[in-house]
Amino acid sequence: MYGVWTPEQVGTAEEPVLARTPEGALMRRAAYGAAQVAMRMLTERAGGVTGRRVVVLVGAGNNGGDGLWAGAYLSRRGVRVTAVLLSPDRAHPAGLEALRSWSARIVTDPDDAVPAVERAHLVLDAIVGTSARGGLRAPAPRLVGATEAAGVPILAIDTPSGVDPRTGTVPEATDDGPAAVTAAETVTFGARKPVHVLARDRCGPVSFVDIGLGPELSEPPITVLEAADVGAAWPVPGPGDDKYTQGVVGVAAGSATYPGAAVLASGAACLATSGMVRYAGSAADEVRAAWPEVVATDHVADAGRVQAWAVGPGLGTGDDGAATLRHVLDAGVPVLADADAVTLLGAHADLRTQAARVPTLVTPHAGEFARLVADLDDPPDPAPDRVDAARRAAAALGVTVLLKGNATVVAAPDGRVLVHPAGSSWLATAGSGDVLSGIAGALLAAGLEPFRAAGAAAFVHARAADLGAGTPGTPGAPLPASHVQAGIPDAIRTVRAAALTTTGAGR
Ligand SMILES: NC(=O)C1=CN([C@@H]2O[C@H](COP(=O)(O)OP(=O)(O)OC[C@H]3O[C@@H](n4cnc5c(N)ncnc54)[C@H](O)[C@@H]3O)[C@@H](O)[C@H]2O)[C@@H](O)CC1
Ligand SMILES: Nc1ncnc2c1ncn2[C@@H]1O[C@H](COP(=O)(O)OP(=O)(O)O)[C@@H](O)[C@H]1O
Ligand SMILES: [K+]
Repeated sequence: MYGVWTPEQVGTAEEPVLARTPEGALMRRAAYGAAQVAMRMLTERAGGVTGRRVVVLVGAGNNGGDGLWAGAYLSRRGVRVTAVLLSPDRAHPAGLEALRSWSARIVTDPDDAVPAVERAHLVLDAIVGTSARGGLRAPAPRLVGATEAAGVPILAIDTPSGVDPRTGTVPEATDDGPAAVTAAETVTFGARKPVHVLARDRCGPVSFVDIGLGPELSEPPITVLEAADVGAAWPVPGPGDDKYTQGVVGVAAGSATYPGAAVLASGAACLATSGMVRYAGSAADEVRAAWPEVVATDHVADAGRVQAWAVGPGLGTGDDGAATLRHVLDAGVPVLADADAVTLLGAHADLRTQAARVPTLVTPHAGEFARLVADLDDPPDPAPDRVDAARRAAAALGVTVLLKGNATVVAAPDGRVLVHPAGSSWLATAGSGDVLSGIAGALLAAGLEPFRAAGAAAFVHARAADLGAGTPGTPGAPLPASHVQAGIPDAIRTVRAAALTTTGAGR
């Protein structure tokens, strides 16, 4: 598990460290770490370091200072560095002096900068860091556009410039060029910031450089689970267990129109935990045919006892669906509400009141989220800030909210937030949400609290897609939701293996 801190919190943590270290020491530590990453990238991508060409795009603040110092360290190692000063009057004085002492080339005219970035082996984005507001400003869009058009990789210093460091929001491109950097890699300092987990596609792999802020950092507002955390939490049977003691999950899903949702959710539940899966609904025949181990009935009232319900996929939003949801919310056990159950909660205040009385996990995609919160005063909007929107919805509704997307955001009613940044986008396929429902429902039945169940389910779901799409490190190929489902056992094996081989300490 690791934490993510806001730029304001990082700034607060920096103050005492800045006060007790020599002037500029923190920046030099950061820049030295950035130069190490740059040299590794040059070695991997350009076959070496000495004589390779690096352009540093230098903005007005300390982020630009990091870039100038990194350029100085690279010059010292024989790299041919060109610094492009985007705000020549405000370039960090000490960084500029350091770079000048190595006779690096310094450019201020964008017309001279374009050919330089086009010929570079690597471009360092030191345009703006944690103080960024809004998209890139001229002339940066032109230079970033020329870099991308030439296929030159960009290493983002601290954050990919133009992307909101707090929310990961990316402004629209303009006629001048991209409004934000898309980095091949990012190197960050002191603490990871929200952008690193909310806009993974803009950051690329993120390297972390420790500059000694650790003891000064407060409780992180966002945490990210790692494989070992998920593996350690995954329920497995012990010698004293039988099929009932591990928690029986009930799946209430599917309809005449959507029997597949029931099959995907029930099968995922079978694969996620040991024990027993019950199914109740009109797709009982289809579920039995695909998963003979499921105990299936036509109605929730006949389903028998369960320790949690997963309700909603393919259920329908009419009276029958509402009656099913009402029944499972009345059972007094934890409930996972997905898909049509989310829409029903948005439409019926009495169901929302019921949901708040039991441990409930609601798993909307963006459209369902809008319906879920439509009746609230001042409905939260994920468009500017997905973490804030999920947190506010969870608090207002008294349920745990898992907001789907490339970065899955999980918010508990008490304010805790987890983010799971997906390693790929293969999950953007019909029915994959039904698979997530089955996994999360099974974990609730096994006794995980909704917040943990949601985080662990999102992790294994995304891992199952990545493994099913192909060998890690190779390009991969699309996979349907039934193959995501089939990848659940391998995904669980990898997280359990990670738990056995790491203590998880210090992360
Ligand atoms: N305080 C320190 O000693 C340390 C700071 N560090 C670096 O300092 C950075 C933060 O530095 P600053 O607070 O000086 O601010 P930045 O360097 O992030 O931004 C500087 C200025 O750029 C302008 N700006 C804002 N949005 C912009 C946009 N979209 N396009 C172009 N310009 C824009 C603003 O005038 C802003 O004040 C971190 O991201 C990190 O890279 C690191 O060196 C670690 C140590
Ligand atoms: N671009 C993406 N990258 C990674 N994961 C994604 C992406 N788009 C969707 N997902 C994930 O795929 C699943 C889709 O769920 P959902 O929208 O409910 O689909 P369905 O209703 O077809 O089952 C969610 O877990 C979501 O987080
Ligand atoms: K940057």
